Amino acid sequence: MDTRFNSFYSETPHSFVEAMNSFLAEAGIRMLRPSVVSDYVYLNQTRKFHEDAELMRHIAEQVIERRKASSSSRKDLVNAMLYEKDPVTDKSLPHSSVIDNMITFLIAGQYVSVFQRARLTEVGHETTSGLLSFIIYCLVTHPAAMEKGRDEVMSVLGNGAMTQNMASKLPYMMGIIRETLRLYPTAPGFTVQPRSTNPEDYPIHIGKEQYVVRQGEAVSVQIATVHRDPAVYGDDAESFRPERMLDDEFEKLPKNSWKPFGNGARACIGRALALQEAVIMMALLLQNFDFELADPNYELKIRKTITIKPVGLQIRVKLRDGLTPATLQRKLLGGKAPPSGSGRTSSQQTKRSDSPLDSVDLRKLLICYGSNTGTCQTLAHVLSRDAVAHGFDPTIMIMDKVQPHHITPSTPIVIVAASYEGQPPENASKFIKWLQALTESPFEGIYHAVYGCGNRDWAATFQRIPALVDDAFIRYGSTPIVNRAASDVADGNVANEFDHWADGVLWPALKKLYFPGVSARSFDISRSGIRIFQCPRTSDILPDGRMATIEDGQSLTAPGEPQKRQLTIRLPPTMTYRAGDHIAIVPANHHDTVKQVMNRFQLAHDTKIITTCGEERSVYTHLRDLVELNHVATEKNIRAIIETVPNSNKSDNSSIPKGLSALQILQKLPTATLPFADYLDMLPPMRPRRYSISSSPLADPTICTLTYSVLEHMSTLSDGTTNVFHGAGSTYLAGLCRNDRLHVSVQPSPIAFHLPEDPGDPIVMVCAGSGLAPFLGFVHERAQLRSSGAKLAPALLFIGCRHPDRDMLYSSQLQDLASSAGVKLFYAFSRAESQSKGCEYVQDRLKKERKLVVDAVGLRNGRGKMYVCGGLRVLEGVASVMKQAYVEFEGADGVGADEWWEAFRADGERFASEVFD
Ligand SMILES: Cc1cc2nc3c(=O)[nH]c(=O)nc-3n(C[C@H](O)[C@H](O)[C@H](O)COP(=O)(O)O)c2cc1C
Repeated sequence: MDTRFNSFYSETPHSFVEAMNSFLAEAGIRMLRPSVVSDYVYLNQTRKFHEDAELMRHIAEQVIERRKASSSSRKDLVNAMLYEKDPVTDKSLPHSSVIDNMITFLIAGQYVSVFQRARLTEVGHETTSGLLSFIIYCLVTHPAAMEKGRDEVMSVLGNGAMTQNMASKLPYMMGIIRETLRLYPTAPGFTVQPRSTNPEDYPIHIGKEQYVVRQGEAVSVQIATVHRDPAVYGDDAESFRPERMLDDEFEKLPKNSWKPFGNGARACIGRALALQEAVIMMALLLQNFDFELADPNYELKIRKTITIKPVGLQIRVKLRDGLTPATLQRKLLGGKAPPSGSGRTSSQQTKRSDSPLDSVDLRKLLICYGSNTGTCQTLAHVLSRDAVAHGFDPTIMIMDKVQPHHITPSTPIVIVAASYEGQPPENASKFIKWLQALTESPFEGIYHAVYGCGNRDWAATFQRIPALVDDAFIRYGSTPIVNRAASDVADGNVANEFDHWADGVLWPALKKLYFPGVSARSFDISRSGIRIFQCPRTSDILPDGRMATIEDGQSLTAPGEPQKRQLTIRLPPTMTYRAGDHIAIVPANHHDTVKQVMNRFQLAHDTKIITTCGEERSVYTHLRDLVELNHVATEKNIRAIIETVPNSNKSDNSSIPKGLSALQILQKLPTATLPFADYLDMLPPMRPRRYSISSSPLADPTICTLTYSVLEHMSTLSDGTTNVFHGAGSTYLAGLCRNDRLHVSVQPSPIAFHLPEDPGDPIVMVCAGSGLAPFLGFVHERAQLRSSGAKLAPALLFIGCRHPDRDMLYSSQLQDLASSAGVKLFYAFSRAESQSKGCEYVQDRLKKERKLVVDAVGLRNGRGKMYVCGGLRVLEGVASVMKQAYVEFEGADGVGADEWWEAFRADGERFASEVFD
């Protein structure tokens, strides 16, 4: 029509649109009043009604005049109305008809784009736009239908542009549209009147003689009611189910049961156009955008004038995987949207054929980790989650699963690994053996990077495994992408150090290597669209987990004390263990923590999410089972949260205490508006927890017990209120009752952390709190061995706790067991020192009894073995006592004692420790 109303670009609507809105509203109301009342009572409304009609007519006149003046020969509707002649009558349309039709088309054609404005946009405007609003409402509240629709769109369109014949290849999309029109017909009614002017034909009886229509009377048909007739649509007539509107089913519907476009000769002339418009629009929207309700608790309200539309419906819209406004624009214009100027050859490129990221060429990246307690695993997942945003398609693996054919020149490899007493983590031992046995150079042309996590307390073997991996890769031909990085976890800053390394060193180096000349923005991908972490299920988290049954759970401490508990588990058949081994379980976040998240983001209990794997899942289940809600927020996370606080100093995060989870920070910053999807991106996947077994299979091989501390403490919010922090693993175990099921797997502890092969070797065990667990298993085992006649060397067990009456685990029961096991017990009570020979901590008691200890263990030439289990301070205390004893009993100096201690510690035969904090 050569006329734009610019609804997209202006804040206030065009005067035509304003007139149309108020005209239609009044028209809807006038239908319900007798015309005399409108004309003689509602004078102001009537005057405005006519003024609005006049304004629309005037604008239509202007459009026509402009067209006539342009002498355009375009083949369009306006020219057809102006210049074409009826082939039968050879007459043109009278001017008044042209204007009337013009107004009709202008009204039908007006709709406000939902999607090109800001993130939050109120949707709704006249029939087609009203329909689009209802479709989107139906889809966001029925995610499975949305995904089905999207799958269909992606299979037909892929990432390409929409072409002419594609609309007919989207039957499910058509089903969605028909079903939406059934439930929410945007023109919700029409009126019919008998045509006969002969009074004898009246009254007419309709509806099985139920209703009488007299001459001059009209019948108003409420289409929404007709469309929800259970006699036609069944008991679920009120539900949104696009399947019932697929072509075959749709054809079978009784005549007149679906009439969203009106009736008879005057039915909507634009029906086909409207349906085609809706299919194309929805296909493009689903192809390129994700939608969610801005308010997950929104309840549909409908405003009814002459048409219906949703009221207050706000939709949050995000570009889908990998798209930026620029790439989307290029795509909509019919082109592909790759990063320009990458300079890569096609043979170097990899694409994800099944993903909308086709528009960005991704290069494969192998990320592998060796990890016992999850630190390196989490870091590897962080890398993997961020990879796509940097142009890489990540595969994540434990090191022992890596096969030689995975390491290829086309796939750079990043390794994140830990060391344990100088040895590899359990899931990396085969890989390390393979590396050590290499003789030729299989890594020619490979690019690799190594990130090591270690603890300087193991000074002699600090970073031994990461260093070994890096050396082997270089020796056998690989080129380091960057120098090996090494974090000392004792500094407590590993997550931030890793972020700095990844963002500041690794990704830039990879970019330089693989995408030289590509602007960083080419891969500036909204991370929330790539929720790789959403896929793992329990079976992925603990692949060898098997179903066990809880026999019993009980508290071991007095009320008010930090709780320690025992859990008795009946193992699945054929699952075996050794005293000293661990049990791994998959925890669940505490209900209160999940609730805190849902409250912070105002999510209702039954809110659903769709994972990138296409799985529909309750948000509650996702938060409880699959992500680490207590994960300590990194500096990067904190910055992202602060960014969303209005009027905040974006670069200042000094007011946020260290060590808080993203949830705790969000609770302290109530005005932060972090989107829920971005919050999810901050959470690493749930990882298994390991607990020391506190029983011996010699007592009963089908049963094992865990003795553990329940991690719970208070945290204070910005408004001064407090809430309780719940450790995921221990509070999950504490909630288990008899006959509950859980998946478990036995994780062997390092060889050194078992009883000596020779029962004649003396042992000394030192622990604090629930560090008693593995030693309890040893005491049980010794008791069994002894009762079956074995000769056992002496054993000393040093135990630190608070008070004999409050947290002395197993107290008299342990005394009895220890005496039948030939184990001497020594306690240190930090809150009742007088009852432990004045010793406050377990290392103090060790010092007091050092003569006995030295006799049992032997120093320079002994064959006794020492075990420590507890916090780092216990280990440090033991080291100090033993070095002093060495000086005292061996006549050495400090340096000699240090050297002896390092050698003693590194000797897998004489010393073993399990340290947790
Ligand atoms: C019993 C034990 C032995 C350890 N031995 C070493 C070691 O020899 N060298 C080292 O650098 N770090 C050592 N560490 C520190 C771990 O490598 C470090 O905590 C690492 O972050 C663990 O990673 P993970 O959680 O992924 O298993 C040891 C830690 C423990 C608990």
